[in-house]
Amino acid sequence: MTDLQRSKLLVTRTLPQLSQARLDKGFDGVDIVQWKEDRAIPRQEFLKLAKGADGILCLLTDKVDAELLDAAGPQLKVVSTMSVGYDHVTVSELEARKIALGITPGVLTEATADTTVLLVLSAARRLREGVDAVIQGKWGTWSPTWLLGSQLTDKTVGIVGLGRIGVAVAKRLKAFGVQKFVYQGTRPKKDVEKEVGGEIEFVDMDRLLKESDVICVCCALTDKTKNMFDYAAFSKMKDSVVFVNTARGGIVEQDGLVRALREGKLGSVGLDVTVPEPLPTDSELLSFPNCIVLPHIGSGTLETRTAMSEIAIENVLSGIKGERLPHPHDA
Ligand SMILES: O=CC(=O)O
Repeated sequence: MTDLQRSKLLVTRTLPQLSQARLDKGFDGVDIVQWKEDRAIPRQEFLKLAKGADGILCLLTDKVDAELLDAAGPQLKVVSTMSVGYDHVTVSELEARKIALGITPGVLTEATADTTVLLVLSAARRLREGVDAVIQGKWGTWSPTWLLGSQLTDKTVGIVGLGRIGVAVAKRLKAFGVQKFVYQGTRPKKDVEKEVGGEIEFVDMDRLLKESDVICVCCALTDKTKNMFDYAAFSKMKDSVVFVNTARGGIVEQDGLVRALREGKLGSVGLDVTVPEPLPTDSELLSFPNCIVLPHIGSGTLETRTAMSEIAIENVLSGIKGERLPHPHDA
């Protein structure tokens, strides 16, 4: 192969071991340029290294917009993000330039649903307060009234976004004795309802907010869902509600959440995603004992992250060759 036929692939981070080993071995006809530091590629570096790339394998930390695509140049064929969410990518700009966009659907459903359940139970059972009490020597004698949480038995759970992850969350929570699921989304999904089984109903947002004992946010961040949970929404919820977001921080209007927590309007909150990420340690959100924040580790298992990086590699290699991506964003 002559140099003229070689392709350039930019990878914006070190990948999980198995996938990194594949990159290190290399691919025929592909020159790999990789940002290997264990922090997000700085913007200026991203713009510089993207120049001349035929394919970019990036993460949800890397903004892909018109400026980046301009910096890359007209030869760019594919952007493959190692994530199922792609709100960091300006899709219209890619479409206008006929650049394919690959994502990693399916493989992170189970891990993310597990994390959602983890946060539901942790928030409902006041895990943070319990652990803090033990560490701080505030664990007194056993008490019938101390640190009482709530349980899922006979409760109503609201799922916002009954996609793959929403369904997986509902199936898991059903095993804890949930009586009824209500859900919100772009449309009722009768076929998907069957998958969850039991009592499940598509309701309007007002009803979901008012009737749910637990609310799980499992939808994508879009123009429609941005800031969907604001102070007004939190004010409609039960004051015992367990509110969990493992989707994207931008779906919650965070000042409204802080105000609702400050005013004691919410039972407990579990977040895997915030704005910004990382959340500054002086954020007021971290001052509420009934609010648990995880550092965006919804899909954070070795199995899942490996499966994600493998798909991201397959997507980007297919795109570089001009083939249809195995997992395009609009499948
Ligand atoms: O948040 C994780 C993802 O979108 O993959």
